This record gives sequence, structure tokens and C-alpha cells, in this order.
Amino acid sequence: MLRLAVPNKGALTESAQAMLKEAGYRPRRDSKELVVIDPDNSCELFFLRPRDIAVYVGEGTLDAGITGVDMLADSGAPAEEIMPLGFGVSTFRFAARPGAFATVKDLQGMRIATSYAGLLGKHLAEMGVDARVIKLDGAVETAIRLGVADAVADVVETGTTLRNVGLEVFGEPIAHSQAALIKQAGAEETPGVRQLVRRLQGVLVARDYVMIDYDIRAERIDEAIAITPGMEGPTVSPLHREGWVAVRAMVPRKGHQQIMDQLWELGAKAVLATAIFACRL
Ligand SMILES: Nc1ncnc2c1ncn2[C@@H]1O[C@H](COP(=O)(O)OP(=O)(O)OP(=O)(O)O)[C@@H](O)[C@H]1O
Ligand SMILES: O=P(O)(O)OC[C@H]1O[C@H](OP(=O)(O)OP(=O)(O)O)[C@H](O)[C@@H]1O
Ligand SMILES: [Mg+2]
Repeated sequence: MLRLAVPNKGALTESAQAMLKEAGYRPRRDSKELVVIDPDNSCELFFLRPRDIAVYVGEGTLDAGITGVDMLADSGAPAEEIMPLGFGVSTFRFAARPGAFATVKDLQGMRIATSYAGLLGKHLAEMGVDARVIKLDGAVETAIRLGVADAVADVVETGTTLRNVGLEVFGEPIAHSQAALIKQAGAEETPGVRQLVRRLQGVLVARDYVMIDYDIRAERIDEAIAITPGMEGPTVSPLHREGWVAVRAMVPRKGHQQIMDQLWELGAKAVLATAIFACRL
């Protein structure tokens, strides 16, 4: 039985739940459901706050969970990343009023508001900066205006939230983050976790690749294969037409139109691109 923690609130929720649904796990019926039993996949899904997920997984009460890499680091829980999931991509950065500070060194003796006190504390210690960390639950950007802090350390994706309150990032990013599947540090992956990993890898590949089919003259096959090498070499089959072959290969979704143009230039016919619904590689 796989026991998996899934974010029930915040920026990761929708993408995490969509990804699990695509991987064949039972979705929850409404946002009030906190546990979903999925007997077809021998799985129990626990919907928890993203900040708490590393704690449960670190304690070993759950086999795996989905949370942000920044939250994992912030928790200090004995949990580790199994695989990145490609969503919830953000940086964790310092921000303040324009021109107030240039580097982290300028924060000596200052007050810094954040929801990620663990992550910030570690970074300040590494940089040898002695500052006061003001721990807030959210909307930390407002802390400067309200006179509670001189700078903030927070999640930045598009930068819109900072711009809206007249703040600017400064210094190097403290951390880069995205959603990840995590497990207890040093724990062996259970069969349920291994199956989940294969399915999630399948979802990522199905999203990032398309299948290309085309017919080409046999004498041009080497040039065509150079354009569509596939994952483990393309499938080349005889065509019921003298001197022609049919080719099938996976290509990255990004740029597949250019690949189709190049194949056409080479004399390929019936060039088709189709979406991959699910896969195991
Ligand atoms: N705008 C965003 N874009 C991308 N990732 C984000 C964004 N906001 C938060 N995250 C990431 O999502 C994860 C969870 O953060 P989130 O802000 O959703 O949790 P929370 O603050 O506990 O919840 P809430 O904001 O609902 O109170 C973190 O890893 C964070 O890096
Ligand atoms: O750079 P942006 O695209 O503007 O995104 C970053 C914002 O998104 C998150 O806020 P959230 O909505 O989770 O609120 P919170 O601060 O209360 O957690 C984060 O804390 C930033 O405030
Ligand atoms: Mg938040």
C-alpha cells in the first residue's frame, strides 16, 4: 500500500493533483476531502499543507510526498528528493525598497521578514551575516511598508507581487525551487513508490515529447534518422512501395514543427505528429 502526501492548498495544489490524475491515481471529489483511498492502485492519498509534507515524510509515517524543494530545505526534516516534477518553479530571493541594499552583506544588523525562517537562517549563517529574522506566515512583502522589516526573503516567480508593492530583488538568489517527489532520507523506495516514480516519469515524457511518423525514400534514411534519432533509435519498417520506408520516432514537443519542416525538405511524405497519452520508458 502506497501512502502519499499531496498538497491540499497553495501554488502546487492544482498541478500536483493534475499530474497524479494523469498518472492514473484517483482524484479527490472536492477540496474538503482530506484522505482518498484508491484500491485500484493500492494507494492512500493524504491531502496536507505543503509545509507539513516534509515533516510527515521525514518521520516515515508516509512513503512519499509532493512539496517544494524550498519547503523541504526550510523544514530541516530528514527527507530527500526522489525526482523533480517540473512545476512550481520559483526562486527564493531577497527584496527591499529600490536602492536600499545591494548584497546580502548589507543586511548585517537588519530585520528580514520571511515565511522560510529555516532556509533564510541557514543562508545568513553561511554568508556570515548576523540579522534578525522576523517569521511571518505569508504576504511578507507588506512587512516593510508596515515597518516590521527592512528587507524580505520570499518566493519569486514572475515578480508581480514585489512590483505591486514597490519592492525590488537584490543580491544573488538564495535558492532555486520546484515541486519534487520526496521520501524519508536514506529510506529504501517501496514497490508502491517505485511504481509512482515510473508513472510520473511517464507523465513528464508524455508531456514533453510527441510521436512523429513519416515515409521516406530508403536512400535518405540516414539523413532522416539524424533528424529524428528517437529515444533508443527509431522504428524503421518496410513500406508497401518500392524504395520507401516508414519511420516512427519520439521527438521533443518543443521544436517538433521545425523537425517536420526539415523532414519535408528531405522529401518525406505523410509526416504526422501525434500526442503521447501515457508511456513507460
Ligand atoms: N507564485 C508561485 N509560483 C511558483 N511556485 C510557487 C509560487 N508561490 C509558491 N510557490 C511554491 O509553492 C510551494 C508552496 O508554497 P505556497 O505559497 O503554495 O504554500 P503556503 O504559503 O503554505 O500556502 P498559502 O500560500 O496557500 O498559504 C513552495 O515550494 C513555493 O516555492
Ligand atoms: O513572483 P510572483 O509571480 O508574484 O509570485 C510570488 C508570490 O507567490 C507566493 O504568494 P502566495 O500567493 O502563496 O501568498 P503567501 O505569500 O501568502 O504565501 C509567494 O509567497 C509570493 O508572494
Ligand atoms: Mg504562499
